[in-house]
This record gives sequence, C-alpha cells and structure tokens, in this order.
Amino acid sequence: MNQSKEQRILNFVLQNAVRGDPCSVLDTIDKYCSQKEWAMNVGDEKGLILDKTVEEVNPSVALELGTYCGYSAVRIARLLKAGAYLLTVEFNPEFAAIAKQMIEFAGVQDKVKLLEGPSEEIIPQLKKKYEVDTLDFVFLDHWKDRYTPDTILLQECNLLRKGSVLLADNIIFPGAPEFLNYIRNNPHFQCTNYPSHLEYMKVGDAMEKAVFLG
Ligand SMILES: Nc1ncc2ncn(CCCCCNC(=O)c3cc(-c4ccc(F)cc4)cc(O)c3O)c2n1
Ligand SMILES: [Mg+2]
Repeated sequence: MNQSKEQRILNFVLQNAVRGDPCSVLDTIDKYCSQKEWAMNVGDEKGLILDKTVEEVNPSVALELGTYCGYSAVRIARLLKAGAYLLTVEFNPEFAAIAKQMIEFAGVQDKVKLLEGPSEEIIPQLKKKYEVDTLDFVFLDHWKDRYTPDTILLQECNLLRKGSVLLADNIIFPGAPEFLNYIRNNPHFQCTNYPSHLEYMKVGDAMEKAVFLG
C-alpha cells in the first residue's frame, strides 16, 4: 500500500532531523514541505507569530485543536516552562499516529498529551477526565467552521479565565469569516490581527489573537 504524504514527511524527519532536537524537527519539516510536498503545517513564517504569542503568554496549560503531523505541537511544547503542558486534539487516527511519533522524536513527549477525537467531544471532557481547571492558551487550527462553536463551547465549559489567549490560524486562507465576525464583535474578547502568508506559499493569510476579558 503506498505511503501517505504524512508518512513521507515523518520518514524524512526520522532520516534527516536530530532526535531530541525540536528545532531540527521543525526545520526539517519546513524544508520538506517547501521543497517537496506542500502540507498544512502552520509553517515557519506564521510559526514565528505562534512563538511570540506563546512566549508572551507563557502558559501553564495550553490546548491545540488540530494536531495534524505535530508540527505546531512541537513548536509550542519546545517553549513551555518546566511543569507546563500542551493538550493537542486530533480526530484523524492516521494523523494522530504520525504526530505521536513526531512528538516523541522531537523529545517533547513529556510536555504533550495527544487526545484522539473530535474537539466537540473532547472539550466537554477536559475538566473531569483530563483534570484541567482553566486554559491559558488555545491554538485553533482545525476545521475552520468549528472555530466559533468551539470558542462558545470553551466558554460554556468554563475553561477560559480573564486573560486566556486564543490564537487562530488561517483567518484569510482557507478563511474563517464567521469566526472573525463572531470574535471581533464580541465584547468579551480583545482582538489583534497578524497578517502573514499561507505556509510555504506567497498567498496572503493571517492569524487572529483574541484575549478573553472574562
Ligand atoms: N472538530 C475537529 N476536532 C478535531 C480535529 N482534528 C482535526 N480536525 C480536522 C481538521 C482538518 C484540517 C484543518 N486545517 C485545515 O483545513 C487547513 C487547510 C489549509 C489549506 C488547505 C488547502 C489549501 F489550498 C490551502 C490551505 C491550510 C491550513 O493551515 C489549515 O489548517 C478536527 N476537527
Ligand atoms: Mg492551519
């Protein structure tokens, strides 16, 4: 059975990156996806916006929706302080299996908990089953039409506190117009837009940061 693109990306990392070195894993994925096969990792340009936001928030508990191959999970986890951790949600079992190996190869597995399933099922379980009190940082990078319902769900489940930061990928491309309208017109959020480009392309994209005001 011929390999999937995601399997080819993982194999390229296993053969070319340095085990235990998250930066080398990120650089290797970016090299493969810019030179050989495009893939929907947040990438190096938007990755810098993600880095700056994570460093600014310095979260103890972070949540990512849409793990894919684990690129942004490695990107976030490498910046977390001792004792801090990332919960990352992926519903595609094949992608989850790839991401697990990617995260372990990068050596950040002690900071990352990979949860398999749809966000709409996992979010309501975070308090009781995963012992989460509140989330300091949330990276939205899953189905674009789930950004709004899941932001509402996070509030309904009391998972946000005053100052919790949401960062959403793909605001321009593929686009999340309904989310943008919801979050920018919501008095409980303070929004900032970060123009950038679609990963590995010259196409315009952007990230939106939304701080929960309580
Ligand atoms: N509910 C739930 N819960 C948990 C989940 N886990 C996974 N999923 C499903 C997520 C499916 C992938 C989401 N990501 C994207 O679709 C995406 C696409 C592009 C893109 C595509 C084609 C182009 F021509 C140009 C750009 C670029 C990006 O940066 C993207 O992030 C879940 N859903
Ligand atoms: Mg994305």
